[in-house]
Parts: sequence; structure tokens; C-alpha cells
Amino acid sequence: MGMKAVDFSLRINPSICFTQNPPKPFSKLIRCSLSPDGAATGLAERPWKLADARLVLEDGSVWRAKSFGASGTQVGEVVFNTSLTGYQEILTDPSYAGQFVLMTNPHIGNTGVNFDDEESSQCFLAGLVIRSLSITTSNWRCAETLGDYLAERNIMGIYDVDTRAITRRLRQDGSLIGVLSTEQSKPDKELLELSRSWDIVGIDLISGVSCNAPYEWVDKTKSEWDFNSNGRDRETYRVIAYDFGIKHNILRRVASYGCQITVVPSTWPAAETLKMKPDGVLFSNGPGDPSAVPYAVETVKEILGKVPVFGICMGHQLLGQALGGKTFKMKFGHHGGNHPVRNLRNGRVEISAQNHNYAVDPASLPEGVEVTHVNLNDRSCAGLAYPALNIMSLQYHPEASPGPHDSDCAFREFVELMKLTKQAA
Ligand SMILES: NC(=O)CC[C@H](N)C(=O)O
Repeated sequence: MGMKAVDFSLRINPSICFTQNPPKPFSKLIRCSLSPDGAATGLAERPWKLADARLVLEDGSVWRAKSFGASGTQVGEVVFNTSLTGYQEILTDPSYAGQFVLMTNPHIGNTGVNFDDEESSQCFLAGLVIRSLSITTSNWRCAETLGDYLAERNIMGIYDVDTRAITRRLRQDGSLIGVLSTEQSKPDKELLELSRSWDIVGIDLISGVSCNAPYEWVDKTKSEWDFNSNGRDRETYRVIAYDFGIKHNILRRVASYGCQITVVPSTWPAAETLKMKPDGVLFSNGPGDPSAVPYAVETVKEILGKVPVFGICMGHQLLGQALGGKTFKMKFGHHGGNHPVRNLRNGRVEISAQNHNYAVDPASLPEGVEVTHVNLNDRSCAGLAYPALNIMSLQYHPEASPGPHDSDCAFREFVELMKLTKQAA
């Protein structure tokens, strides 16, 4: 089922070029029709770029678009993110490795990029899919345009593609594998075959994003951005953070709550961690399928019950498996900064930042494990606790970045857990 190539910029988004090039009379533009493959017929010069990229989805649909950033051919899973902004944090979140992020907010790029909003040192995602690329940047922190930033990091982006239609398709059929290509010589069929021959399930993506050796993390949230700083404990707790693709803001928040942090690679042996005598261990977020990393589940198992632990997103899923539970792939997952979650312990609803395609099946968990948080959009499990073993975990992102700060209190709870355990020892 091929999609017809239509370039909507002529009718609904002339601002893409008109801010810099004054509009031409419509009568002149209308003669400039497009042939189905996106090439102008030559009746009039178009002042804007024509479609030069294709996104071919595994369901056989072909979406013509304009490229920015890097060029080439790239395969990945397409997921949609409903955050209104925060695209730079999203681009540098290692949990997106292997995925194309489609932003449902139609206007992206207007604040450019800066040097402070990075969630890791690289962009690990497969590519970015957006409706409209801002032609101008306006922000006091802007250091570079989004297009230049992606090009330097060799990440492909496309714009002027019908992101609403693709999102509806993903919602209806579930996440799809896609191939993005700027290579005109490759026929649609070849790209389609590539999309059908690749799968994100069962691949260990964590090993490609984790650090290689332990390091100390000291940065706190900068004072001009910090909030919630009252009532922090004066005592310092030693935390070992497993890097499954850890976002920097998790580390900044844990440091802001007064912890001393050592970040260790995903393969760091549990015995070494326990030798370091931490007050608590944090299992981070990370990309891909939790069932594809049994070594990480084993590490978690060996640590459980020996020190308080906090799992975030992938860390939560690995904890679920280590406790004997099962994880499953969701239809299209949760990606955005506006997911309501109910904290079942106090009834409070938090608006949360989320990014995951897998979830823990609470019915598969052993007795004693408590579901502490529920996603109110679909009632999926959003948090767990096992008080007997000093375990807490969240399926979503208390560190936000991007997103609301409603769940920041989870870091305080982790500190409390370490404090009480230390006092009881
Ligand atoms: N942010 C994360 O840690 C994502 C977890 C896992 N990769 C998922 O997609 O469910």
C-alpha cells in the first residue's frame, strides 16, 4: 500500500520559506506543480527545498519528506513523543538508541540547541521525524541550530512529513520499524525489505550506550534551575549508579540530594559493587528490550536485599525480572511529558515524563511486591516497591528532562530509604 507523494508546504506551510523569501503571487506558484516523485515540472522555480528523503515503514507505506541533519540510510523503530518541547534532551536520551523519534508537536527547532541541555554525551537515536522545522532560532541560550547539531552528530532528520497521520498509524497498528533514506538510487522495495529484515526486539542495545569504566559524578542541578532544595539531608550517602544508558539529570538530581555517586558500566560485577560498600544502588534507564540483557538481570538479582535499590525505567524493568516477574512489549509505549500517574500510596496524581516501550506485568510478580504507581492512561504498572528488600522503582522519569517535576520527590524517598536502612544496621 503506497502513500501518494504530496508536498503540503505549497498550501499549508508557506512560512517555511516566506520569512526569508517574500511570497510570490499565488498564480505563479500554482503553476509549479509536482510530479509524483517530488520533482518540479519546471514551469516556475520553487524557492524552497523539495522532498529528498523517504521514510518507508514495514507496513509498506512510503512517506516523502525533506531531509535535514545527516544523509544516508538508517533503520530503526518509529515511536512518537508527545512532549511539547525538550527535543534536545530527547535527542541525547540514550534510551532512544535504535529508534526514530517522531515529535507530535508540529513546530520543532525554534529554540535551537545549547550546551547545557544534553542528557548524555551523544545522540544515540536513529533519527528525528518532525512536521515543521523552524527556520529561525530564538532563545538566549541557543548556541547552534538543530539542523547543524544533527549534521555534526551524523543523525538524520526529516521534516514536512505528515506526523499526525504516522502517529495515528502507530497508535492503531503499534510501533513499526522504518527505514529513512536520502539515497535516491535505492528503490522503495529495497528500503521496505530492510525494514522487514530488522527487529529491535531481542537486541542488547545497552552495551552500545553504557560507559566503559567507572567514574565519579559530582555535578548538581545548577542553582538557578534548582527547586525543592529545602529539607535535604545533611548526611551524604554513597550511591553506585549502574549505567544502562543513564541520563545526566538522574545523576544531577541524586547529587543535588546530597549523594556521592560512582557510575559503573552495565557489566560491572555485583560482587565489586558490594565490595565498594554503597548505601544504595541505582539501576538506570536504558534502551531496548529488558529480556535481551540477562546479564544485567543477574547483576540486579545478586544485589537485591543487600543494599537499598532504586530502579528507573529500564532499571525498574530489570528489577521486575530479577524479582521473578515478566516484562512485555507494549503496543506503542509511552513517550512524552504529559502522562498522568497515580501514586497509590498517597492518592496523589503526578504528571510525568515517560519513555518506554516495555512494561512489567504486575500479575507475574511474587507476593510481597507492591504496585505503588499506576499510569492513568492505560492502567499499566508505573512503580513498584518491595519493602522487605528495600526496593523501589519507577517506570517513568522522576528526573524529567524534559518534563514536569512532580515526581522529583522519588529521589528524596530513595535517600530516606538509605537513611532508614543505615540507621537500622
Ligand atoms: N527509558 C528507558 O529506560 C526505556 C526502557 C526500555 N528500553 C523500554 O523501552 O521500555
